[in-house]
Amino acid sequence: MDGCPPLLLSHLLVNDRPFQVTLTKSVFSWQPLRPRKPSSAGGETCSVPVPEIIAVRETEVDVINKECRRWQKMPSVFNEKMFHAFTVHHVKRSKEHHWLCSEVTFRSSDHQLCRQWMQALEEQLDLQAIRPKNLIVFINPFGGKRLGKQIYDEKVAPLFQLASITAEVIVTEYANHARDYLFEADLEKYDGIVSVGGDGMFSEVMHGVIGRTQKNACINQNHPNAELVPCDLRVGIIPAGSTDCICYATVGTSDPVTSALHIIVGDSQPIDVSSVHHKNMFLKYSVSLLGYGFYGDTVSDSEKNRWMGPSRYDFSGFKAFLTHQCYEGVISYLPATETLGSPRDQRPCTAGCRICQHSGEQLEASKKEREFKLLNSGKIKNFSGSHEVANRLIHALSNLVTSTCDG
Ligand SMILES: Nc1ncnc2c1ncn2[C@@H]1O[C@H](COP(=O)(O)OP(=O)(O)OP(=O)(O)O)[C@@H](O)[C@H]1O
Repeated sequence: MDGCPPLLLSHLLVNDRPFQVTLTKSVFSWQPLRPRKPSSAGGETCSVPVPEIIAVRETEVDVINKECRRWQKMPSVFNEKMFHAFTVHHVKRSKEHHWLCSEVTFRSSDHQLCRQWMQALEEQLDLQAIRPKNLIVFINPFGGKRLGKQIYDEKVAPLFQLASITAEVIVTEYANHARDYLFEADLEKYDGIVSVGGDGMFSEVMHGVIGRTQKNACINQNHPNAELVPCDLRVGIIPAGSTDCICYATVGTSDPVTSALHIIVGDSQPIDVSSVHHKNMFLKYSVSLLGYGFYGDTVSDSEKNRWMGPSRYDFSGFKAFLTHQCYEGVISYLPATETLGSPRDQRPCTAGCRICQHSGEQLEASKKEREFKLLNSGKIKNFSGSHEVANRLIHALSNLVTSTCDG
């Protein structure tokens, strides 16, 4: 138990066994009234943090079948003819950062009790203010193994539907379609943007959303020292590309279902964005890496061999390796003065850097600031904050992912 007083506590059936089911503000749990073995009581208790409940639905019970097959086995307290049921869909954490959508059905002969439970759970879900309700989804049909549309339709759309998320889907027709769309569209009605594709597709969406925000704020992106305006919209990534490095770095795995569930529960992971300028001309924003030399040659050559799919990187990398070319360069960088970083894995780096030393305080402060903004705005923007650090222009080549801690 989490120490909070129960909002609701009842005896309900799960798979024809009586369970004590409890809902508090933070945890939903169920434990058998009569454990199979007395020693297994704790092991049979299941609990789900309320923020990880995806949906609750009324469920039809096949009374006749149940009556024929199970009547004898039912405890006397549940010996009623009519049963009512509801199903709770929730996140189930699996190995290696994978998330699955699991479900459990609760039954009772008391219809009113079932309704009370559904209402209490729905009320708690309504309080999850950071969850998105309206999304715009861009699918690159040519990313990776060209499965973007299929991945979205089969693995992601059903979960969004279950979580009552409305999604406007755009299958891109040409490169930079998503970026151009984001420059013109009315983005006010969306709580977030979803990119279905790889790192290139994410980059396209990121350029669209950052560029649009600067355009609205009349910020000149060509100026290397311009202070960028943070974007309100967050970007979700459904991995359907060749490398999916940003998805991997932010979610911990490249699995469409895991990503969809993170989007549904309103998770966020801020990432640093660097911009690259050449002679007072803005060139690109970069999140994971920017290639020069061997990697630059590999990536630019691999673009010519896109028809090969993901193996184009191996082919072009091997070609670049065989050229034995030497590359020269000077990297200069400005250390950040503010330590706005938030490693969330609870594992401080061994270098003893400022970010790791102060990450707990910063996380707390930025969480409070965000909650304050949400409350004050009067409307909840579910995907805000992903680019809160985009206003730091770093005038150099760098490889910056927030979860690293070199600042
Ligand atoms: N309809 C389209 N036709 C052609 N190109 C597109 C289309 N939609 C998007 N693109 C471009 O395709 C490029 C590559 O897409 P994406 O990143 O999804 O796949 P990938 O290159 O296979 O994966 P990764 O970037 O992870 O290696 C992006 O730069 C994007 O701008």
